[in-house]
Amino acid sequence: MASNGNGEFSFAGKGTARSVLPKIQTQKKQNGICHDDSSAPVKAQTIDELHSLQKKKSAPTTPIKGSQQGGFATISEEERQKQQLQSISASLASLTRETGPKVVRGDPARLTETPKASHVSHFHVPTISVSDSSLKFTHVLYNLSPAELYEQAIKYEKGSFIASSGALATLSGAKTGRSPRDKRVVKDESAKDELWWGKGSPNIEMDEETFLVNRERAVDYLNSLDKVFVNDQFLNWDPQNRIKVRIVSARAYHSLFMHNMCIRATPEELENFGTPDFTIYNAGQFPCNRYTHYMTSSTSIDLNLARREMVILGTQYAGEMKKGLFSVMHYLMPKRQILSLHSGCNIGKDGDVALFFGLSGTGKTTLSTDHNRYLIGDDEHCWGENGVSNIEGGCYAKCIDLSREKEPDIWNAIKFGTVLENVVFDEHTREVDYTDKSVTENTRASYPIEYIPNARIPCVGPHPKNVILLACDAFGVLPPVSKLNLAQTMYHFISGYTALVAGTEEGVKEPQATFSACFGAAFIMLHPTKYAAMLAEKMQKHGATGWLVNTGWSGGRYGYGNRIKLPYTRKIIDAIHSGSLFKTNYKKTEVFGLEIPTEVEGVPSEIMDPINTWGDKHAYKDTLLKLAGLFKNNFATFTNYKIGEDNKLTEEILAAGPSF
Ligand SMILES: Nc1ncnc2c1ncn2[C@@H]1O[C@H](COP(=O)(O)OP(=O)(O)OP(=O)(O)O)[C@@H](O)[C@H]1O
Ligand SMILES: O=C([O-])CC(=O)C(=O)O
Ligand SMILES: [Ca+2]
Ligand SMILES: [Mn+2]
Repeated sequence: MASNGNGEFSFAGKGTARSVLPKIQTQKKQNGICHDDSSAPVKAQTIDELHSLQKKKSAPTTPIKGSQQGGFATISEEERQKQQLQSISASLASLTRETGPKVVRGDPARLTETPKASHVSHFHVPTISVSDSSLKFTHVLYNLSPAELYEQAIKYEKGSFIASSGALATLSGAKTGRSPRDKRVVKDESAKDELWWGKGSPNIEMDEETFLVNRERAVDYLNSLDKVFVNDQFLNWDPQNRIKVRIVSARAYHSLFMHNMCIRATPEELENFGTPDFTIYNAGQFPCNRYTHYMTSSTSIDLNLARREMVILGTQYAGEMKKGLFSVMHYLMPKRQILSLHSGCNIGKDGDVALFFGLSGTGKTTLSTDHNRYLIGDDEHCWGENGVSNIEGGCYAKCIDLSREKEPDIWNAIKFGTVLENVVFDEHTREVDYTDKSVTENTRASYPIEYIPNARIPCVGPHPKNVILLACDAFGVLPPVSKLNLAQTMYHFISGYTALVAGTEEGVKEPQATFSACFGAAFIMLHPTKYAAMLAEKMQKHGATGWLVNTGWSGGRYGYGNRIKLPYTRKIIDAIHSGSLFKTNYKKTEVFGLEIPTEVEGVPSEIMDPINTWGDKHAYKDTLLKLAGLFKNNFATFTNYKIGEDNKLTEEILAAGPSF
């Protein structure tokens, strides 16, 4: 062993005598002074000072403009921050005390930012302090970056880990899916007439007073915390119909989820954000009080359109915020003659837009994320005068059984910044096992849309050419693809059918048919026929073609057949996009009267008509009739409604259902 002159040691050839150990000399001496290394010393006298150097303040990206007076008046950075804190304080105001809480920016864990009443710029109208809460500060973590939110989550939220991909793995708590039966909507004078109430409606009423009770509960809970997260963001990529939303939450997980799912504001846009159009109070860790009127469980998701507010109590499932805002859009947009849709959307190289409707788990995200096309969005869209626009800034993909081979773009989107909900991973390698359902089957990944390499930004497009209705038919009797006329498209849109299997683990069970009007009854605010009429009018005007695609079973129902292979479904979708399905031959099925192509490139022809894939033809016919009966029963509720201006379309739609 010998020094190589750089203070390192190396073994010199074999023959080196090792009897006398060389004197260890780690440093090269210069002028008799020993140096640690050759770089310049740090510019800090103490370790605290060194740490304070680590983080530098971001430079303002634009000169500060006056926002309130509409132009030339310039306000100082300090003044702007004060206005922002005033706005947040007002958002968090108790309804029984006139003022909002004392709010201060920054992490309470950071000693340097501990407020001292004398010098901290906080907003507080001086009143006589009558409660402990008016003496304390609420720290506001305002629009933190993903990196900062990671740190908050990992430090303070049990169940938060960095997966090997770099994604943030989190647990959503006891609720791993939405709770539609706990949704409440304030039925005031205008909501009474405007909204859809009663049988089949997702809008379960509550009164204004009860809303305020729950709001107070949520706000008091949030104000009692050391810190809250505030996200100020946008919905809708159509600049003329953009909505400003504020999300106040208690968990970094919630803040990062919404950071990913809503449209992220630029620093310039944030400077002029002003008052939000809609505010969510997410106090999900705290239950509602079951003694409160209208409460049937300890979970409550309450929407008040007049106050432009939503309160969440008793569920930490982040999807409630996403879909709560979607409900709001289902109210606001139709008022502006814009149709809101539970659909995915993509656009081809030639500018052809396709919409993908379907209930949860039918393939909106999987099939709209297509390496050969540009992704406009995976779940929520608007169709207006100028075409389509995504409502969101991110995607929310199902992860169960996710594979790199079948869904490469989604797989690759799971990286730093992505929230991974309720997945199971190796405790040492942090490698996620996507097949593991131990926590839930509804494992999810939430990522910003730009994580998909061919995302179309801004997320807008021209009028759709194809409208694809997805159904995962676990009965195995719907054809893999059928071409629909307008009346059939409307019939299936209003029906909103899918069939999944309840409790997959406990062996073979009867498929459960679900009918959800407009493929999203849980989110619509007006009667389904309002949306249906708008869709019919738009499809007619822009010449869009409807398709029904079964992403479910083939060769027998669940337990006998198999789910149609994803590569086949992709080939079918390719053929719709390319226009080749317009040129092929069709035949009509019995009972449902569906036009099915006799061949599709890359798909075995015998599977195009489901009867061919069933061994037992009698069982096929029985199952087909059973499903047709379920459709008929479901549609009975809609037979008394008129769709559009004249009654002609209504009659055609009624006639477009199964006949047997
Ligand atoms: N033939 C198929 N077509 C589409 N998806 C399939 C097919 N076979 C299996 N799958 C799986 O079905 C699931 C479809 O889920 P996806 O996330 O696309 O649902 P979604 O319609 O976006 O629902 P949500 O509204 O709840 O987000 C994926 O896990 C996908 O891998
Ligand atoms: O909202 C959710 O939790 C997931 C989703 O997209 C849906 O159910 O349509
Ligand atoms: Ca989805
Ligand atoms: Mn959805």
